[in-house]
Amino acid sequence: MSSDKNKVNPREEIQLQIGIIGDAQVGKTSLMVKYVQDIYNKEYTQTLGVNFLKKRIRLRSTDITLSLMDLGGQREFINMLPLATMDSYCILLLFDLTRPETLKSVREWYRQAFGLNKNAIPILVGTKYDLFIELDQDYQEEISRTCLKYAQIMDSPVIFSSSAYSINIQILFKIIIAKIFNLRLTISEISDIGDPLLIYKEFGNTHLNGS
Ligand SMILES: Nc1nc2c(ncn2[C@@H]2O[C@H](COP(=O)(O)OP(=O)(O)OP(=O)(O)O)[C@@H](O)[C@H]2O)c(=O)[nH]1
Repeated sequence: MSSDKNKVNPREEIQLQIGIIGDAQVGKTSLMVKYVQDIYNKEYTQTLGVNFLKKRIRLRSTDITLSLMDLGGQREFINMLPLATMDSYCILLLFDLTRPETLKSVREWYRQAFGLNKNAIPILVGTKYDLFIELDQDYQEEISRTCLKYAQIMDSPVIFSSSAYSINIQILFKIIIAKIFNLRLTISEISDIGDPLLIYKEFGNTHLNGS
């Protein structure tokens, strides 16, 4: 007879789905592949429908499997939006920092996605920060201010990232986990215009999954 000492404690296992949406070529697949496989590819391959990748992480005594669902940004795939969002705990709304029209589109992506799933935590992610910092200061200021406005309206953290240069990729997923499990993070925020914005403390705290 085995003693209690020898008993193996079953680890708790959790599956969490995260949806990644936004216009075509904003860098959704690149972000997902960079995070999961630490690979960045300069070549563009259009996502047809939905791509998905899994990543296992450990949080204290819990094994978490993140299922990342990346929806092709062409409008023809909009019928697959429920697959990418309905069971998601967090929905990443991506736009390309160098194409303001992709930020404008976030409003419509938000409306449609959160019409399907009100409980998810939204996170606004500006991509291609490496190209954005080459653009003029006035443009950077305008985009940053517009993002903060959207963040307030959507109650969403804002993060500027670059998959090409690994900027704010790991941190983004730390913030996602912290928001889902309502954990405190000590990572400093970045709010100066021209820097890769990282504003998460005051936003994304009131959604049901995060409570
Ligand atoms: N400079 C730069 N280019 C990037 C970055 N992230 C993605 N790209 C490029 O942008 C293009 C589009 O990237 P994807 O990740 O395929 O974009 P997507 O949003 O998945 O596109 P769809 O499949 O059309 O929805 C590719 O050529 C990428 O290499 C980045 O951080 N910096």
